[in-house]
Amino acid sequence: MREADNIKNVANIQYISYLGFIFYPKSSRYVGADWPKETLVSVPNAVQKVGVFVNESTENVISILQKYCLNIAQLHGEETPAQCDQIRAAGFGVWKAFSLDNNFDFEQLAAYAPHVDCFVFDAKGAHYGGNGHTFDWQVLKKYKLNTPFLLSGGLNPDNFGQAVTQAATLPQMVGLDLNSGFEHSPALKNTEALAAAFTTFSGQ
Ligand SMILES: O=C(O)c1ccccc1N[C@@H]1O[C@H](COP(=O)(O)O)[C@@H](O)[C@H]1O
Repeated sequence: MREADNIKNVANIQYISYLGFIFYPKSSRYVGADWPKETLVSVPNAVQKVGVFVNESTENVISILQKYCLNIAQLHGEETPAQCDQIRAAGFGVWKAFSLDNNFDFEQLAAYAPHVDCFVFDAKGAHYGGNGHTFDWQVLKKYKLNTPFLLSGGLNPDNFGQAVTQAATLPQMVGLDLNSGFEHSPALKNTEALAAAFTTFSGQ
């Protein structure tokens, strides 16, 4: 998200725990170089703010997190466990995203597990994120670590219920990462679609 009113409206939807802001200049959701930090004043303290980065220097990640008073860095590139540690040492949470397909090597996650708070399991695609398509969630049965993860990649109003059902079978799955499938246009969330999906969720 990018616009103050849209951010405020989404933040006030029940069940929203985190809001994400893209600090990757090549993304159509990029907040921009001179994004005013006042844009975030209406976000309640109960809702944590996540900065999304792709292969940004550790120094820049920390500086942006500090500038916008964000809580967590979501890293979508080839960031190392050492970088994750450095960001955590600066006082921030770290979510490391991985792009999954049926051939994903779950062994590689062990090196990251001690250095992150959560994994984000996204679908492999042409871009680092925001591809708008899913992966075969059955592959998640191969995940054996205790580190929690968010299910990501192509979630939309049509598959939201099925994604919620997945959580019941995967104890480490702690949330859903909703992005392009719940937008009017890049960076502008569809608050009605979000609210409707959560109404369904609360009924289960
Ligand atoms: O959304 C983007 O443009 C983006 C660009 C670069 C890295 C991450 C990005 N978004 C993240 O991608 C996943 C999946 O998004 P989608 O549901 O497939 O659209 C999600 O974690 C977004 O935060």
